[in-house]
Amino acid sequence: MKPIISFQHYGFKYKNQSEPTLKDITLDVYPGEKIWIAGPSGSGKSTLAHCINGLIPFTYGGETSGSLIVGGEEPVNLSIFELSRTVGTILQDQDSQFVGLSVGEDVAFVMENKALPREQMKVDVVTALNMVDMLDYIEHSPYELSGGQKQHVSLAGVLSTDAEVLLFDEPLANLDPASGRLAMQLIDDIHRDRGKTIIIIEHRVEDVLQQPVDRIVLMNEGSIAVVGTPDEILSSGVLRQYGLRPPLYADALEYAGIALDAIKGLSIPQKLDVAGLKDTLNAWSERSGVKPEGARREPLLSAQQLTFGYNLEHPVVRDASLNIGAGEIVALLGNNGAGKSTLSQLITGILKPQSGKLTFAGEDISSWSIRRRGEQIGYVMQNPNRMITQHMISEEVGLGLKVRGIAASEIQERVEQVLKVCGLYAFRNWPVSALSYGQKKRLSIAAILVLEPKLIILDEPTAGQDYQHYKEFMDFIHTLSEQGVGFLLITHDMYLALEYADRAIVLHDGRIIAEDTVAAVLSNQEVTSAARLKETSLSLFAKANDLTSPAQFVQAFINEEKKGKAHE
Ligand SMILES: Nc1ncnc2c1ncn2[C@@H]1O[C@H](COP(=O)(O)OP(=O)(O)OP(=O)(O)O)[C@@H](O)[C@H]1O
Ligand SMILES: Nc1ncnc2c1ncn2[C@@H]1O[C@H](COP(=O)(O)OP(=O)(O)OP(=O)(O)O)[C@@H](O)[C@H]1O
Repeated sequence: MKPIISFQHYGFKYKNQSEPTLKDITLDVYPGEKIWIAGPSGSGKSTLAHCINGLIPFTYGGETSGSLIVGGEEPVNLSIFELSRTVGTILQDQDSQFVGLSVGEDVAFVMENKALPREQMKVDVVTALNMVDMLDYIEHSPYELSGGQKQHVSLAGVLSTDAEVLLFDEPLANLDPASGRLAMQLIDDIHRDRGKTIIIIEHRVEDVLQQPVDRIVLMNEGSIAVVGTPDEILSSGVLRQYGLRPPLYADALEYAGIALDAIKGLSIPQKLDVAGLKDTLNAWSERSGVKPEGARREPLLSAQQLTFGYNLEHPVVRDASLNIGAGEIVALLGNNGAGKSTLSQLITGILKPQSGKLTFAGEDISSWSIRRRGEQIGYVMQNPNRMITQHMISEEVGLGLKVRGIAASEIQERVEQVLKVCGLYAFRNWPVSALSYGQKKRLSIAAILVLEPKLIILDEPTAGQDYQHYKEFMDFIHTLSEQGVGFLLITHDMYLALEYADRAIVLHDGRIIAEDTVAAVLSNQEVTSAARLKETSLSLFAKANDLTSPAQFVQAFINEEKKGKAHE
């Protein structure tokens, strides 16, 4: 069989870079294969994707070496339009992908590549939106959608193209866990039913492995480091080395003193057979799974019965009351469109509640300006491209300090320190445009951290981050919390919540439907299904293997992780 994509000793250097970003890439992808590309942030995954879909060289110029064939042709000999007949893409930054005035038009636009008759197109748009549960939004403007809803619409667009190759750059980043599962399922259905070739770039190991993958390609520093099947890669233990987090149940097995290379079929927690090891696992969870006591905290932010609607008939935040204490990390969980970003904007003052009250350290802040609130409450939005305004990296981080009249020497010192913490120091003299998405995300966080607010709202802080940066960053957040900074973490990553949050607040349809420890919230079936959350692989594994107490097994894992943090 002839490969549909063939890289031979391929290299690429962006025109404004001195070193090549891709080096000596040799990879054949065959029709009907499902490939998962992973690797550290900045390793060149999106660049590789851009070479396949033609954004390189059409949008991003530079020099290539070696050869690349896509669908039997060299991309440079085609127009980007011709190439889009072979390769359909979902980009990392969806905001840049919308062209139509309404959701329906947008999906239709993708289909126009197929030049379908109008009537047929209408039917197809409806079918595609229905598949991703977004039909109700067909007339809405893409700019009125929540982050996850935009992601659903992009998926609908790509799923309905005729392209033979579908390329997904972080398709799960903004999706709630249930939608993430649905997305992986849809991708898999299309892969099997229509024989499409699928290429997925993702950091979320467990989420990708919910469906079978043929090969994993691990990239590092612009080259291909390892290629293998999921089982091969998981049992070889190389994931961490390439910026990926191993599945939690695999870590739990190691904590319990079990060697992974002896275990077969590691990629599916429900099928993994550990019959002979049950006693070891039970003993470990009993020993390590003691539930810790909650600490008492000084109240920082208090919201009482906030209500807000973009239009008056339909409030999207209803009667929401919550407290965040100094030094507390609170996870705000909930389905796409539940109202999480809207609630954050009420807290930061970008939006004004129709009713309700907000106090900060006991003081009513309703009359505070956005600027004054910003000194106490930092807000990092989901999409970094919406936050970044400056051309150079250190200017971006220093801007807030400059506006506040801080002396240049102090600005430089604080900026450098924050850049170090955020793993961006090496790039301090770079233009923002040369950063990868994950790097930009860290930049937008750095620009807030430098202002030293007392409460920080982080919307999907780790989306698009590789594991090493995720861990470094979250450990840093943890340290700040020990110094008294409060955090509201909006996340669809249940593991992030589980490991780092003291407490979870669950929002559904604008209302707070649960407030408890994360482990407790995630084991409450009613809450998880309403808010489209997900049982962790730890409890799936514990149940499938009939361990004595799945809850204790989960707690044992959390305790071990926290112990690990305390040692570092
Ligand atoms: N438009 C650009 N101009 C110049 N250099 C770029 C550009 N985009 C990316 N780069 C360079 O290529 C490197 C790899 O970026 P790329 O987006 O391919 O990484 P990635 O592996 O997809 O990272 P992430 O997981 O953070 O999205 C960056 O560190 C940067 O040096
Ligand atoms: N500017 C706007 N105009 C009108 N409606 C909006 C606007 N922004 C958001 N909405 C609607 O308000 C609801 C809540 O959106 P919000 O962005 O707060 O959700 P979210 O919980 O943050 O979702 P996600 O997890 O997908 O980011 C959604 O139904 C959305 O369509």
